[in-house]
Amino acid sequence: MEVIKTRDAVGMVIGHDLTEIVPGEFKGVAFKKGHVVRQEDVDHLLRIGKEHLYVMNLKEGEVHEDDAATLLGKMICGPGVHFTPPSEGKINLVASETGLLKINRDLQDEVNDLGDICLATIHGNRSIDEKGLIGGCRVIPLTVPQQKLSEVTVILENQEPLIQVKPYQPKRAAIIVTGSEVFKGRLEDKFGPVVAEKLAKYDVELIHRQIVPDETQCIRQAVEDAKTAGANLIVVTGGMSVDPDDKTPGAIKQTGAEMVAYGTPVLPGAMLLLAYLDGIPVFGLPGCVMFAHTTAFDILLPRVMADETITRRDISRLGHGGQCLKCDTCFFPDCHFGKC
Ligand SMILES: Nc1nc2c(c(=O)[nH]1)N[C@H]1C(S)=C(S)[C@@H](COP(=O)(O)OP(=O)(O)OC[C@H]3O[C@@H](n4cnc5c(N)ncnc54)[C@H](O)[C@@H]3O)O[C@H]1N2
Ligand code: MOO
Repeated sequence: MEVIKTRDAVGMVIGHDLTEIVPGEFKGVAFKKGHVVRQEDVDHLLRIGKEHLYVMNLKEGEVHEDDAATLLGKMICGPGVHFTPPSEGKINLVASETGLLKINRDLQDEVNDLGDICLATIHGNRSIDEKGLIGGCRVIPLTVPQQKLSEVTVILENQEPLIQVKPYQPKRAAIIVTGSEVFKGRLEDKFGPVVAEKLAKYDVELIHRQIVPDETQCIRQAVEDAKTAGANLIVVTGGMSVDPDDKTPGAIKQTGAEMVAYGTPVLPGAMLLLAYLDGIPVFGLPGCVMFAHTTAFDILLPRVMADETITRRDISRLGHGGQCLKCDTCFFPDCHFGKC
């Protein structure tokens, strides 16, 4: 790029987008990169404070910011993610479909460690809607050496995509409500409907629904029946704490399910259980899921719906960001809760 006085730039090619801001009225591109300056543009350019301009004169091995952003977008975006055409040197990273947003934090850090590259995103491991903004990417200077982009290629080579959106999978679900007070009709079931409503946000067919008393054998049998009926997601509610009538964790264990966690470092949701019964995820949901707006269940459900296998470490990592602030208006997942 070469710096030239605006009055002398007529006929030359502007090297980058020029922004104009009129307070309260307009912020946008007044002159696009590549525009050939005309005599009648000179006053306008001076009015937006441009007495000098960068005009295009790229050296060998240098990449213009727009082209660099486009090349970075191609390298960063995995399945389910696309990027917008560069504007003022920046691309937006956007979800192409609804699903679970995955961002490889280590790779993102490595790319940002290179310097001269800005790759800013929201947090991963959350649900994102189609067309949702994931982040933005640009190079900091007007041009970067091609070498810088080659270094990104090396970092991302043979790796999982840096950013991807995993689609949710259709599921056949079972809801098993425990509680002798509900089974015996002393109390109307308020838990089942809460769970059904949360599942209804996904492509879920409810194939098995049952209310059982606080008896280990009954709960265990219900879980096994749900599996036999073809459920590939089983949710058991209530009976998760430490009272003598709380039988759910023991009953789920007795089915032979592999325990991932009974107890999570998340509030609310400390007493949630997650296990796999022959690969089928089984949740044990504590009472808080019935009355709190957002809990550990809302954090883990999108990952289960995208068929991720949750490990003990995945659960442990939820501790950092695991305290819900119970805001008057809940903006989850657009908050720190459940992000790491
Ligand atoms: N000593 C301790 N007590 C509790 C602890 C603890 O660590 N130590 N943890 C608390 C936390 S945290 C939670 S969460 C709850 C967990 O409760 P449970 O999952 O055991 O829930 P229940 O005892 O079954 O029921 C609690 C409450 O909700 C009513 N309920 C339950 N199911 C239904 C339903 N389907 N429809 C309507 N109402 C329902 C139930 O009657 C109880 O009133 O434990 C804390 N305690
Ligand atoms: O499992 Mo309980 O939140 O911590 O409400």
